[in-house]
This record gives sequence, C-alpha cells and structure tokens, in this order.
Amino acid sequence: MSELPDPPADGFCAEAWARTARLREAILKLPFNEALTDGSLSREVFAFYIVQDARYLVGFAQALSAAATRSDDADDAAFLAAAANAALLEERRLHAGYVEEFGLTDAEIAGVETSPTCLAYTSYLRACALTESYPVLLAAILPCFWVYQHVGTAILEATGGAEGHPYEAWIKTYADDEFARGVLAARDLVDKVAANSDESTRERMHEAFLRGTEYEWMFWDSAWRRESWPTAEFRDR
Ligand SMILES: Cc1ncc(CN)c(N)n1
Repeated sequence: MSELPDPPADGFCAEAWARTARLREAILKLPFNEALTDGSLSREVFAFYIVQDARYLVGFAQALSAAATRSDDADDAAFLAAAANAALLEERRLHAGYVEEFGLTDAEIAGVETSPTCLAYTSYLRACALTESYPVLLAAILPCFWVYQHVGTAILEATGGAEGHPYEAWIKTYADDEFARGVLAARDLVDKVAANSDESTRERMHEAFLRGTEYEWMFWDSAWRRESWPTAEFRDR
C-alpha cells in the first residue's frame, strides 16, 4: 500500500464519522459481510447482490452527475463527473466479471426484481438530487464512497490480503489505494462545502450522512435475505 495523506482530524467528516461509529460496527458484523470475509457467502446471495448493485450504481451515478451540474467550481465538478463515470464503467465492469463467472444470462438478470431496499436507496439519492441543497446532496452521497472503502479495507486486513479469496476482485477494488484517494477527495470536498454552510445546513448534512449510512446497512442486509416485495403475491399480472 502506498502512502496516503492523513485525513483532517476535525471538520464535518470527522464528526459525521464519529456520529455513525456504532452503525459502522454493525455493518461489519452483518451476516453478509461476515460471510463475505470468511469466503462462505453463497454464489446465489452474491449474485443477487451484484444484480441489485448494478442497478444501484445507476442511481448513484445520477446523483453524482446532478451534484456535478450544481457545482460552480470546475475542479469539483470534474471530480464528481469522473466519479459518476467510474461508478458506471469501473464498478460495473467488476460486476460484469462476476456475471460472466457465474454464467448469469440476460434473461436471468432481467428476472430479478429490483428489491424494495435498492429502490428506496436509489430513490433517496435521486430525491436529494432534486430537492435538497448541494451540501446536503454531497453528504448523502459520501457514505457510498466511504463505507465501501471502510468495509473493503477491513475485509482485506481480515483475510491477510485476500489472495485466492473467492471474492478477491471485489475486496481489492474497495480496499485499493486508488479508491481510497477518491474517498479522500470526496471528504475534502464535503469538508470544504460544510465549512462554507450555515449551522442548520450542516445539521441537515449530518442527517443525510446518517441516512446514507443506514441505507448501506440495509442494502447488505436486504441482499443477504434476497429481499423481495411482500406484496408480490397480490399482483394481478
Ligand atoms: C450499495 C452500494 N454503496 C456503495 C457502493 C460503492 N460505490 C456500491 N457499489 N454499492
């Protein structure tokens, strides 16, 4: 691992991270992440997660693109637009590798309904993009970067480098220095925007950061349960 600069010890992000410590601990202890760590996670559950996540990434990239259009700083807009591009191309390429490895057909993927939690999380990000201020939108997006880096790094450490692990590519993507640099850049941007916001906006940013982190917990939990719509049996089509 190369040297990465230390993130600031104070500011919005440090406080948001401290306020969500218990939730993050709970994320690492989720059955999905424990099974991902010890390699026992079934292909069926991981495949379900991959299909949902590919759909999630479209909503995430739309929120990032919306944030890019709302930034009046050219460098920040370029960072957000590049992050949207990376979510749509690089992360979805990772998914495509698993789709090929598992031999999932287009028909099988199309047959998996978008889960209530996946729809709720992407709808939340899209709603923030449409109705919230730029600082609150950025705070809602940040857990998508930061929590994944945290989980990827924790699993890499727990597996002693993930060599030969069944989910090695996934673990290494999110524990990678390049991904960590993106997280640091996102944190710098959020800290800068928060420092220029008033107190009530900063409080709304904390609420959005918490909500995004809660959705991260829910996303892994819903994948573990292969969540479906409890109302599906009442549909007339
Ligand atoms: C649900 C979710 N959250 C975050 C990430 C990392 N971009 C992701 N792939 N999926």
